[in-house]
Amino acid sequence: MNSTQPQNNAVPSQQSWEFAEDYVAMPEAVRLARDEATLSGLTPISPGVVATLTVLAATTRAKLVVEVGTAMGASALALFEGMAEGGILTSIDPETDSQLPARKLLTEAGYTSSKFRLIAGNPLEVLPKLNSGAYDIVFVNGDKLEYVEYVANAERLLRPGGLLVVNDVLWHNQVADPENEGDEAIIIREALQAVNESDAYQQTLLPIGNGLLVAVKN
Ligand SMILES: C[S@@+](CC[C@H](N)C(=O)[O-])C[C@H]1O[C@@H](n2cnc3c(N)ncnc32)[C@H](O)[C@@H]1O
Repeated sequence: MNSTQPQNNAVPSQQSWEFAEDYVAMPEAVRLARDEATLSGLTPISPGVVATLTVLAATTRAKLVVEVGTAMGASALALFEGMAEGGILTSIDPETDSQLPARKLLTEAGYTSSKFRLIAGNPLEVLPKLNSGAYDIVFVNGDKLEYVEYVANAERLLRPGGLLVVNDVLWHNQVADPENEGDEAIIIREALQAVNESDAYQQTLLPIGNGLLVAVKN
């Protein structure tokens, strides 16, 4: 026998992490939206987050989804891949410049305008106007400095059994580093703490992409 005994506490190597990120083939429409976002200087969701959003939407048979941070529509398309027939996605972003290409890419991918609402506005003004207890998923991927407020809004919007999904919660390794006092790291820690201390959720923090918090509302 020349096999080495795996250690239970071994952390994934960079190679394993990249293998997991790229494990699921990405739909062509999502690839296009990611490429467009990158060309425009925006950071789209990672391939691993694409696959995870699709699985989460399918698991909850999501019909009503709200997201903060449209960019070119990569996450919207990933969510649609898993959402139930007839599902409707509301996506909020203050930047109209990216919502126009996002609309085009969603339409080209076969989603008619009746299936999505792209709201060009400040999420902190739009979120309070959405219906309470109506949403299967709230996906947060907007301005990191507003994460605490997005998370606070999400608890009201989600139905029991609905999912709060927050992207970038490890923010370039800054959040886990107690020495890091950057604004984003501090605010993201506050948002994580609010969910952690709330009785409203069961949660997990997945180390995919830049970190993905998934919390199911009780
Ligand atoms: C990381 S990108 C979103 C990526 C997108 N979900 C995707 O999959 O490609 C962040 C988005 O937040 C938007 N944003 C910028 N400032 C914002 C603000 N003050 N409030 C909310 N969103 C903002 C940007 O326009 C951008 O589209």
